[in-house]
Formats: sequence, structure tokens, C-alpha cells
Amino acid sequence: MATAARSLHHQGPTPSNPSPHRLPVPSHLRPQRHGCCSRRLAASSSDLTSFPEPDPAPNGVHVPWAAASSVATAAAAAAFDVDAATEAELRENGFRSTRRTKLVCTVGPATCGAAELEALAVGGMNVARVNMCHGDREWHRGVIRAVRRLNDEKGFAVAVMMDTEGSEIHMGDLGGASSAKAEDGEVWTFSVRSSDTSLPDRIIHVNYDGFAEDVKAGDELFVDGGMARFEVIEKLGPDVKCRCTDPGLLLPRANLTIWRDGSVVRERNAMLPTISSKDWIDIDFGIAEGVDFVAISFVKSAEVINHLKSYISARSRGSDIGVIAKIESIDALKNLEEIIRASDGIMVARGDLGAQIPLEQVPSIQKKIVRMCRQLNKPVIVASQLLESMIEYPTPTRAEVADVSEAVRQRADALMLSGESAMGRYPEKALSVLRSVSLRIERWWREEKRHEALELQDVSSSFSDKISEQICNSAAKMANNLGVDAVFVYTKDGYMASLLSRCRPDCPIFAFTSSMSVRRRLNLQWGLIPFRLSESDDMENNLNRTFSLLKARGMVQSGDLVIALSDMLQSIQVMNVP
Ligand SMILES: Nc1ncnc2c1ncn2[C@@H]1O[C@H](COP(=O)(O)OP(=O)(O)OP(=O)(O)O)[C@@H](O)[C@H]1O
Ligand SMILES: CC(=O)C(=O)O
Ligand SMILES: [K+]
Ligand SMILES: [Mg+2]
Repeated sequence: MATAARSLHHQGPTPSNPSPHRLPVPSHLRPQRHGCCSRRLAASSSDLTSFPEPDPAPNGVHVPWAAASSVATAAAAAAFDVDAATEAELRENGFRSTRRTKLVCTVGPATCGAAELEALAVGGMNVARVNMCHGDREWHRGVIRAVRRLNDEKGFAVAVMMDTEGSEIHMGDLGGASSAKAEDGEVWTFSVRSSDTSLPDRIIHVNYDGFAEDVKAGDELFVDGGMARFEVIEKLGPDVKCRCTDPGLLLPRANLTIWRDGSVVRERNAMLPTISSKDWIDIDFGIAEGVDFVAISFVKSAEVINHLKSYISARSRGSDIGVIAKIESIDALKNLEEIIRASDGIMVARGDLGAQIPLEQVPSIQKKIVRMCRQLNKPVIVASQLLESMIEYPTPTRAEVADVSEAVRQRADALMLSGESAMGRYPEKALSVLRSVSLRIERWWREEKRHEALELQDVSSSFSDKISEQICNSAAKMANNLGVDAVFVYTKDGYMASLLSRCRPDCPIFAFTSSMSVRRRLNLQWGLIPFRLSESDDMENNLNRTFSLLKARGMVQSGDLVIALSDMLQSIQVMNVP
């Protein structure tokens, strides 16, 4: 592992001893389209200290939570938070119609400004993802802090996910060019020689030292899973000459996959560590900045997830960070179940997955992973190319809408935008397509009463957790049979809320927790509306307080039928809101 690790061009500390030093900041990685975010961030705070009145027509309109009408409510509400976008949705449509599928947006140059981030939050972004493959440290810091500021000042609860670069083989950055076109029959050179200056025409830098050793004449080279294809014709020391067989656009830092006789070549590159030296430094950075999730690229086994989880718990005392395993390699598929069990959530990273296995296998594998995650009670994100054409165009293709619908129908916890929100022309429109398609399919599901035949296996290990699980399974059944308006769950660590989410009940789940970080993490899970509430030990008191706070803000009404659960008491109650 150590030798392989060193052959990637990100030199740094070893995983067991990551040093806090910062990597140099390559200027070519700075975002191009919207320029410097930090400048915008600095200007945004002054106008937010007063709380405007609630907006009566809140769809898509910012409604600060503290807009509650009376002083008394404001004082009581100090111990109570709900996401401003959710509150708007609840008031407009009633809570039965809230969106259950969660939305993750990759932030990039098109969306890193404070105004663009706020527009995404208003549009329903539950999690903001930053990809450590792109952008520099200051840029990432600016985005993470801007999201935090948005949460603090405007009442959102957007979680932040940091996605590691991983030891993937990728091209360099094209010497600053935004793209390069490879034409049919052209000969290009892929070289491990690095160069600080821009490279001559048709020479592409590759970040992995073993590249020339791994390839053979006759191999196929896939750029970004097939955006362009080359055939290896000759090796000359560190240079590999290739002929373009499928013309296409080469983007900076595009991934490279080597294919031989119909399958992916995994030679020395199979030995590369899942978490590279640079990744460990990025993870330290993520811990320091208090991100909510770390997504690990190209996970091969459960071991690395376990290692990372103990690393994080040793380093980040108190604050817990969820570890998401990205399924995007053949090895991950071989060890799927143990990886899911070890992690706090899964991403079906269809981009790279589709470069490692035949494309026609991706849909069935997605379905299998989504199902397995539900069985094992782990949130699952379906990612990549959901609305790819919206990078360029303001409307999606019919095929894309069908793909999004299918992921919602499979009842994945979350859908993710990549390039659509990071560097596309229509980030907000793309998000609104995800939102409206999700709402439509979810409603269809409820109206048709298509309760799936999925028999949930037992998943909890301790006896106490088993009790919670039985309570949740029963509560979800009761909720559907009685047609209740909502299930309330009072939860310390979020586990009971996740067990309820797993049942995918017809009604929404109001999850109350006293922890801000638990609340943000619950934002990734299907059907949960996370609230922060400083709870007392007295359940009766909690309930009465919740009812009056929710009523004061127009989020429930007298007579609404509710099932209330508590993980502390392991209780279940059915009642009408007084
Ligand atoms: N911080 C950023 N700065 C500049 N461009 C970005 C940034 N984040 C994303 N992008 C652009 O958006 C595209 C899609 O983003 P995405 O995060 O899905 O990356 P990716 O490179 O396809 O890799 P991965 O497999 O890690 O998801 C990228 O290829 C890149 O062009
Ligand atoms: C999201 C990601 O990493 C992929 O699709 O490859
Ligand atoms: K990544
Ligand atoms: Mg990937």
C-alpha cells in the first residue's frame, strides 16, 4: 500500500500520521465561471439581524423561522428550529405533501456565491457536496462556511458533504484550457511527465506513475467513462501513444480507465490506497471545518471505512461525521454487503461505476444497492447524470425524467446533482426538476397505495435497539392503516428516526432532536423532517410544547392525528393534536 500510495502525485503524510500542513494551492484549480466566492460571502451578513414577518405564500420564498408572530412564541421558539424551506413547504401544501426524497447538490463555480447557495437552499437542497477533486482549499473553506452562515442566519439545516478525490487515475488540468477536443484518428500522448507550464498540443498529463507499466498496446483507454476513447498504439518510456477511436471532449482532470479484452485492467493501480495521502489531509480539513459527511471515493472494502471511522472518532471529539461509501468499482461490488454495514450511508456513483462495468448492468446494480441499503438501514444516494443534459439546456430529456422517476420509485433516500449544479447553466432549474419529479412520483405512490412487498429483516443488534425497531415497524404500519397525518419521533442520536424512515410510511416523519449535528445528518434520510428541540425528560411536556410551537407556526392544526414515539421511553402513543 505504501509504495503504491507514493506513486500518486499527491505527496503527503501517511494515513497513520497525517500532518496538518496545507497543500500548495494551484491557481489553475480556481473556479472560473463565477469568480471569487469569499468576496461575496463577506458582504452578506448585515441585513439579516432583524426578522421579517412570515410570508403567506411561501413556496420558494425564504421564511426565517423566527418570524413567529408573538414575543412569547419567539422566546419559546428559541429552543426550536426547523429548516426554513421545509417550513415554507409545510405551510403551503400541508405536511402530507412534503417531499420525502432528499436532494444533494454538488457546489461548484456556478453555485458557490452566497446568493446562488441560498437559491439552492430555498429550492430544497438538503445536502451541499464539495468534491475535493476540484477547487483549492480556500475555495472549499469558503463554500463550507457560506453554507454554515446560510444555516445560522437564514434558518436552513443544509448538511455539508465532503467527497474525497481518491486514488483514481486522471488526466491533468490541460494547462488551464477549459477543454480539448480529440478527433477521430488523432494520435495523442498520455504521459506521466509532469510539467508546470502548459503542455504542447495533444499531450495529456496522467497523475499516476504506474500508468505506462499498466497499459499494453491494444488496450482501450476510456476518458470519463466513455466521453472519448483511445487505443494504445505504443509505449515510449513514460509516454503512451494512443489513437483516438471515439472522438470527444476532454475535460480537465477527467478520469481514465484502461480496458483490455472487455474488462477493466487492474494492475498496479489496484494497489493504490482508497484514501490517498492527499485525502487524509482533506479529511483533517473536513473535520476541522465541521463537515457533516465524508464521502469516500472508490471504496474497495469495509476495512477502510472502519479505519476511517475510528480515525474520525479519535480526532473529532463530540461532533460525529457520517462516513458515506461510494460504490463505483468492481471491488466495491464484490464486498457490497460488508461495505454497507460498515458505513453510515452509500452513494451509487454511477459515473465511475459505469466506466468499470458494462453500462447495461448499472440499472440493476443500482436497484440492488438501493434495496440492500434499505434492508440494512443505511441512507442511499443515487448519483451522476440524472439530468446531465441540463448542464447545457433548460429542460431535461424525457429519458432523464424517467431515470429520476425510477430512482424515486425505488425509494432511494436522496438524489444528487453533479455537473448540473456545479458548473451547469441551470442549477436552480435542475434542482426544481428533481423536486417536482420527486413530488409527483411520491404522490402517485401514495395514491396508488403501492406498498411494496418488501419484508424488512431484523437489523438491530442490541436488545434495546430491537425494541425500537419493533416499535417503528408497528408505528409505520399503524400510520398507514389509520391514515395518520404524521409520526413524531423524539430521538437523541437519530437511530429511531432512521428506523422509521426505513419503513417508508405514507405520512411524513417529524424528527425532534436536541443535537444540531444529528438534525443536519437526518436531512439525508427519506421522509424525515428534522427539528431541533431542547427536550426534557418528561414526554408529556415535550409533546405539549411541540404541539403549541407547531400550531403557533401553522405547521399542524388541532385535530391532526399523530403517532408519537420516543427513544428514551421506547413509547408509542396515538393522539389528536389538542
Ligand atoms: N469545485 C469545483 N471547481 C470547478 N469545477 C468543478 C468543481 N466541482 C465540480 N466541478 C465541475 O463539475 C463536474 C461534475 O462534478 P462532479 O463532482 O460530479 O465531478 P467528477 O469530476 O465527475 O468526479 P467524481 O467521480 O468525483 O464525482 C466536474 O467534472 C467539474 O468539471
Ligand atoms: C459521483 C461519482 O463519484 C461518480 O459518479 O463517479
Ligand atoms: K470525488
Ligand atoms: Mg466517481
